[in-house]
Amino acid sequence: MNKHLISIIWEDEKLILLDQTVLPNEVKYEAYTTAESVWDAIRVMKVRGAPAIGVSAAYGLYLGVKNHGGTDRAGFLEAVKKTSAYLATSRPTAVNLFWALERMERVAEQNSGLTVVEVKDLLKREAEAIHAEDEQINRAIGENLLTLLKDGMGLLTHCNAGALATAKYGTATAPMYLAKERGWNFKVYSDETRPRLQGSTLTALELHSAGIDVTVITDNMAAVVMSQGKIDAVIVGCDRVAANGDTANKIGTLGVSILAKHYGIPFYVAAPTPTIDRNTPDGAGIPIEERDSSEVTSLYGVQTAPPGVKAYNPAFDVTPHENITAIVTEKGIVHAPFEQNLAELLKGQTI
Ligand SMILES: CSC[C@H]1O[C@H](OP(=O)(O)O)[C@H](O)[C@@H]1O
Repeated sequence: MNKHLISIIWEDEKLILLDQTVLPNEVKYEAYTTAESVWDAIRVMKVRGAPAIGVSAAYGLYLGVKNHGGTDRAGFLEAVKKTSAYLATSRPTAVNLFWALERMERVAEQNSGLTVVEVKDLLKREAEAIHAEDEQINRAIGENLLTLLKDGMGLLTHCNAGALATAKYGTATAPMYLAKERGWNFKVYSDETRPRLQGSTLTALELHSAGIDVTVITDNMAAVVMSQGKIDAVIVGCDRVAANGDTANKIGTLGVSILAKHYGIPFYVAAPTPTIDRNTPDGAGIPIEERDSSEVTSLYGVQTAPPGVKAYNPAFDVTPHENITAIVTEKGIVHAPFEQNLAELLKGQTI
């Protein structure tokens, strides 16, 4: 794990974020002290990745209410809910954003008998807990994924479900770091992942920095590397898993899943349980973010399509559960029938 590529740092009442829009060419950390600036960092993807978005939003909510004046409990709770609702508008697909905000709101609601000062402290501790738990969740996902992998494998991943998308380890990359620690010999093929190129700018950066054998491929090369027998398993992250196992992830994941199915290659989704949305029955209910068309028609400010031409830019797509071999969580490995087995896995879990 590369110590200098930590995505999120909480220090001296400041949220310090690694600006992921300038990687791999620049390592720049920025300090955030307001909900508005955290909202913007999420929106423009300075911080991105479902778990990292959730952790950042939790701190953003605390930062947004820590200076709330007065001792009126009802007024403070109103401010918490208002700030939460505001941060919830930053991006629509990653359910971790809403999960983290709801968890923070519950702390304020369930402790409304305490003083405003005491609830503010509880909110800070809850954000810190969400942050710390994410690390543990990811390591457990890595251990569970390792039981499905073998030394000497070729792995393909899409986008960045790495340490940079989380507090540490990543989800899809967690087994890669653990395998490296245990001396396994394996290769990773990282789809560059148009249009924002997270697979080359982020995944390749963090894996290469960790001494892992990673090869960047363009998205349209996934088929040929599979046809050449280079890939023994596909591991991707997720932004929202519906109750039936349909999974939203970075645009292009659906295509990779279809290719994997065609070539008989196992397709694993690394899924922290906070990314499983029991309130959404299937993939049709997952809101898919559409981003500005300029992300498709230009690259780093260079126009790559004729000016004025239209471009379609959904940031995610939905992989049907039929294309998924297993959904690997920190609580265990879930196989089909996903609806029944996910419900069993999460039985008794309140949030
Ligand atoms: C650990 S899951 C990260 C997940 O989020 C990414 O999307 P974005 O970079 O737009 O936040 C991608 O879908 C990853 O799989």
